[in-house]
Amino acid sequence: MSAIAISTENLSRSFGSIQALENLSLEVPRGIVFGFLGPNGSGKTTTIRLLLGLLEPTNGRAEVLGFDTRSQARKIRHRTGALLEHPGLYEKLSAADNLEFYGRVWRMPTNQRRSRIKELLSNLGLWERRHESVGSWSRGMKQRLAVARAMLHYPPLIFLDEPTAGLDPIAAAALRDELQQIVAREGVTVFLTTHNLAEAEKLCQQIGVIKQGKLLAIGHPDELRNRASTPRIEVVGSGFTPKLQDYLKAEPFVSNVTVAGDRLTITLHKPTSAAPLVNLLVREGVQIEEVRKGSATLEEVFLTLMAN
Ligand SMILES: Nc1ncnc2c1ncn2[C@@H]1O[C@H](COP(=O)(O)OP(=O)(O)OP(=O)(O)O)[C@@H](O)[C@H]1O
Repeated sequence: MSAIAISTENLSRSFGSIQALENLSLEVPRGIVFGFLGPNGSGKTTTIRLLLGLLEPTNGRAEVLGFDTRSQARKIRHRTGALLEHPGLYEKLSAADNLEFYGRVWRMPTNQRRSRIKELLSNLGLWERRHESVGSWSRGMKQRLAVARAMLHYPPLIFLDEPTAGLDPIAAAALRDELQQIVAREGVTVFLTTHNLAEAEKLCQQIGVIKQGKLLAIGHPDELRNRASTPRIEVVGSGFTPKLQDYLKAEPFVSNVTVAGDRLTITLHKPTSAAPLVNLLVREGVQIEEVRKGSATLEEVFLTLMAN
């Protein structure tokens, strides 16, 4: 079994004059949560549809679990689960009956089907409410059930297209927690699209950033932060006078200095030990509560990539 779940080579798709995806080349290793991060209309859903063989590429190729998306789409769809724009649930049926139905579609043996339904509904906090019809449920509960549906037949790879879109922050955070646990427990590979940075940061071991159909950057969230950002030192305390700020700005290794409330941020040209700076601040009469070395947030990285 290959260690690569998804590989694409110059995968491209246009719709008339719109280039929805342009020369996407990437490899997603098995067992990770890969986040495809980009603003509205950047080509995320198009990529999932290409990977599932629901759309033909206009150029390039892709393999999913070792199968070619053009010629072996049925094999891919059998071995993967997907949560796309619509949750694919029958509103009049109960949660248990929805999964029962899909379990039969997947031709799961009765015992396996029953135990899997119980396992997933319990892990997603829905077991107690399994007899309620889904039509009366909140969007958050429906999304959790849709995740169960996508994972029902033990697929080694699942696609989640903006799983928390439209949920309130509490329901979104709960779904993220549950996804994180269930994915870790089952060791499943996940290809997740989102425009939510917190989501990408929490769930993903690798992130690809896409804009207007082009992949701009790829890597672990820490790697992206370090690659795209200048190092900085943050100091919490008091006594950050304008004179001190001017003094710091004159240092050759300092590129910028900002103060917000009790927080002084010193942006550096290159990584530097914090000790000489701390000595300098103490000499200048700063009361220091806390010193932190840091890099940009993923949000700053994202905004920088989007601005270029
Ligand atoms: N079937 C289609 N026909 C014509 N244009 C399409 C079609 N599907 C997608 N597009 C266009 O391709 C581009 C990429 O769309 P896509 O849905 O992949 O973006 P997305 O990143 O998933 O966006 P969102 O976050 O809003 O879901 C957009 O400009 C969209 O209008």
